[in-house]
Amino acid sequence: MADSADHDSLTLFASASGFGRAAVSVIRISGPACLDVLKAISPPLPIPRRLSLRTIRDPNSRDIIDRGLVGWFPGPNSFTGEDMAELHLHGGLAVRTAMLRTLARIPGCQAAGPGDFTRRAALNGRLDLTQAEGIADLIDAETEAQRRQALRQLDGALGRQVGAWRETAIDLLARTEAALDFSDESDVDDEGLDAVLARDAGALSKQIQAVLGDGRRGERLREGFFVVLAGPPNAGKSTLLNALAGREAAIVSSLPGTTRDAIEVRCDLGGLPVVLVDTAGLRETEDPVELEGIRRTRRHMEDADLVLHLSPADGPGREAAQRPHSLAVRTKVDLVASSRLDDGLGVCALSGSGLDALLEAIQAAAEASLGGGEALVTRERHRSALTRACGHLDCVAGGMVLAPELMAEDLRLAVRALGEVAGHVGVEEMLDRLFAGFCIGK
Ligand SMILES: Nc1nc2c(c(=O)[nH]1)N(C=O)[C@@H](CNc1ccc(C(=O)N[C@@H](CCC(=O)O)C(=O)O)cc1)CN2
Ligand SMILES: Nc1nc2c(ncn2[C@@H]2O[C@H](COP(=O)(O)OP(=O)(O)OP(=O)(O)O)[C@@H](O)[C@H]2O)c(=O)[nH]1
Ligand SMILES: [Mg+2]
Repeated sequence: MADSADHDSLTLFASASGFGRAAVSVIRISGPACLDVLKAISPPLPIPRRLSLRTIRDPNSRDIIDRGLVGWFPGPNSFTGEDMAELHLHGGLAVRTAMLRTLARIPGCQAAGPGDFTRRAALNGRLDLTQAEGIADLIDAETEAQRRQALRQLDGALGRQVGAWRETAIDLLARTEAALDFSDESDVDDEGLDAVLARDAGALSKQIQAVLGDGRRGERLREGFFVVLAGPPNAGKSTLLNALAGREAAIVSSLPGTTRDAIEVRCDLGGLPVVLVDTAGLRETEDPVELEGIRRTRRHMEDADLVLHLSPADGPGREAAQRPHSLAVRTKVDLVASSRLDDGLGVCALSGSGLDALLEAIQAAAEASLGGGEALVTRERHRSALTRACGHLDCVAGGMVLAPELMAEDLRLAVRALGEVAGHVGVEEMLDRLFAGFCIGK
C-alpha cells in the first residue's frame, strides 16, 4: 500500500505481468510524473494510447535498458484516472530488474504495492468496490463459471443492483424526514404515511432477501465445490485421487494408514471449480499422528459439499449414504467378479474403469450446488451488509409502533449498510482489506 490521502502525488510503478520469465513483460506506471518519466527514458512521447517502439534508457547513465513498446495513456481517461504509461519489454529477469531499479531512482517514483493501481482507480471513481473485487476475482478465476461471475461483477451488475436498492431506501428516508419536518403542522395529515412507508420498506427488504436466498452460490463458486474422499484405510482413496487428478499427488501404499494429512487437488469439472480432498482412513488407532489425521478427516467431512464414502468391493457391503450430500462408491472393482457388483457407483482406479461415471456424478452434484443461474452476491462482505440492511428495513416494516424519528434512524442505517457494498461509506478500510489479497501490478 503506497497510497494514502496525501500520497497521490507519488508516481507508482510495478510489473503488471508477474515475475517469471516470459516473452514480454509489462511494467505499468501511474501518477503525475509519468509524462516526465517517458520523456526521460524513451523519447519521443508516443501518440496517446498507441504502442510505439522506443529505445528505453537509464536517464542518468544513458545506458540502453531494452528496446520495447511504450504506451502513453494521459489521464483522466486511463485505467486509474491518472496519467499512465506502459513499458512492454522483453520478458527476461534482468531486463525487468534493470527497468524497475531505474524507475525507483527517478524522483517522485515509488514501487507499487498489491492492488495499488486498482485502489487509485477506485479512489478516483473509475470503479466501485464491487468492481474492484470483480478484478481480483477475474485474476483468480480458474474455471469458466468463475470467470463469468467475476466478469459480471466487474461489469457492475452487483453495484448497479445495490445502488438501485440504496436509492429506494434514500427515497423512503426522504419521505420519513419530510413527514418529521411537517409533523408539527397540524394540517398535514401524516396518518397513513407510516403504513405506506412500512409497506415500502417491507417490499424492499423482500427484494433483497430474494437475492440473499441463493444458497450462497456466488460465494461457493469463488471457493470451489469441496469433495472429500473418505473411508477405511486402504480403501484406495489416494489411488482414486491420483487417478482423478491425473498425477501422483498423494502417496499410495499397501500399508493401511498411509495418508495422514489431507491432500487437496483443484480441478475443473465442466467449468466448475472442484476441490478433491484425500483424507486419512477412518479406523480405531492409538497412533497419535494418525489420530490427528482422523480428527482432520472428520472436520473435512463436516465442511464438505460432497463426501464420497469409499469401500473396497471385496469387503463388507456398501455403506448407506450417511448424509444427504454423500455418495457411496465401491473401489477395486477389479478384485471381484462383475456378477457380484451392485448397481451403484464402482471404480477401479488402476484401470480407470468407472471413473467417467464418478466424475459425472460429482459434476452433477457441483452443478446442483453452484449452478442454476447467476448469483449477484459473491462475498460474505456483501451478504453481511445486505442482511444488516434488511434487518433495519424490517424494523421499519414491522413498525406501526415506532416513532417516526426511530424509523428515520433505521432507514439511515439501512442506507449506510447498502452504501458499504459499493463503497459509498467506509471505502478506505474496505480497500485495505480487499487489496491485502491482490497481486502486485494490479
Ligand atoms: N496492456 C494492458 N492490457 C490490459 C489492461 C491494461 O491496463 N494494460 N487492463 C487493465 O486492467 C485490462 C483492460 N482494462 C482497461 C480498462 C480501462 C482502460 C482505459 O484506458 N480506460 C479509459 C479509456 C477507455 C477507452 O478509450 O475506451 C477510460 O475508461 O477512460 C484500459 C484498460 C486488461 N488488459
Ligand atoms: N486391485 C486394486 N488395488 C487397488 C485399487 N486402488 C488402490 N489399490 C491398492 O490398494 C492399496 C491402498 O491404496 P491407497 O490408495 O493407498 O489406499 P488409501 O485408502 O489411501 O489408504 P490410507 O491412506 O491408508 O487410508 C494400494 O496397494 C493400492 O495399489 C484398485 O482399484 N484395484
Ligand atoms: Mg491414502
